[in-house]
Amino acid sequence: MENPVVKVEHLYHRYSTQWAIEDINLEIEGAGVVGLLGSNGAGKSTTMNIICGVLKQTKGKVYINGVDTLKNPEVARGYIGFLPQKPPLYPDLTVNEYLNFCAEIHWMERKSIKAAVKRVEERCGVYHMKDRLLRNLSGGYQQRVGIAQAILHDPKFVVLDEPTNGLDPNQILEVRQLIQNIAEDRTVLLSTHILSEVQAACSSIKMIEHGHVVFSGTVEEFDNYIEPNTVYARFDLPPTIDELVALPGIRRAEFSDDHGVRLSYDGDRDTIKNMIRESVSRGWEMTEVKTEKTSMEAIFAKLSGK
Ligand SMILES: Nc1ncnc2c1ncn2[C@@H]1O[C@H](COP(=O)(O)OP(=O)(O)OP(=O)(O)O)[C@@H](O)[C@H]1O
Repeated sequence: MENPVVKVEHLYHRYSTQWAIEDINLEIEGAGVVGLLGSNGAGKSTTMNIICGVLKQTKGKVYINGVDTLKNPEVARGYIGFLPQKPPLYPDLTVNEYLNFCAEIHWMERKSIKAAVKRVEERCGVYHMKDRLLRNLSGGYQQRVGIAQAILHDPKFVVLDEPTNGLDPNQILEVRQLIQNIAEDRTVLLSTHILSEVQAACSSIKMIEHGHVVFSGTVEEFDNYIEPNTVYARFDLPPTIDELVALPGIRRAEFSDDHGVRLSYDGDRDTIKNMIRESVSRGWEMTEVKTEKTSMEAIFAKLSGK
């Protein structure tokens, strides 16, 4: 059986006296974008730095493609591309010079470098900028170059730390598209604390809070993690708020316009079925009822215990 791209087992890290992460267990397989979510100080960077071999764990194991990062760090690192939050760009180099320099740092074979640099420049849409100084590129193009250096040695696994941070809305869309593109044939772990980013770009989520994994699943599972317990209902002949809250299981009700009511209920589907029956028998003429999804922000707050 093929090894997972990343396997993290019982990972702990302590900075002086404080545990930053405790008993992190993760397994990531297949191509696509995995979002690593968590609020500030949750332990994302610590986990990513250990996975990428930049920081040595206090205890626990990390395997990249089955290779133990402590036993064979060079081999493991060869499978990883990393774009830290602050891209390590040298402003006085041109795009071409910089990528050639990165290829040497990756110990790429000399004869393969020219073609590899051209390949990533084209893939990341910076080929036409190849002779420009990095200092003269926009933030979006600098980030593209950062992504280009991360995939230069064609790694199976790429880690991007908050890659759209500080970009304008158009640049964000372009960089997201690029991330989706490079994730077609590799696994991308994207760290962010922006929930809309996860919705837009990721297929699955790992969430870390207080140094522990608190969620692991698909975006849809994350979205539905908390039972939606708000419904919106429209009536042609609406009842009063008192009539609605007198129904079993309805906790709160308020008009959002003349005919529409937002209701908070106990989460039991029978409560809604009963309200529909009451509407028919009392002639409220319900024309619409729909469950309102819990917002990602609410889920995030619930999972992070805030
Ligand atoms: N070098 C360090 N020395 C001491 N404590 C640290 C160090 N780096 C991080 N920490 C602490 O470890 C915990 C986890 O930090 P980490 O940077 O991994 O979180 P994060 O989720 O990446 O947060 P952010 O999004 O703010 O970067 C925090 O409590 C942080 O204060």
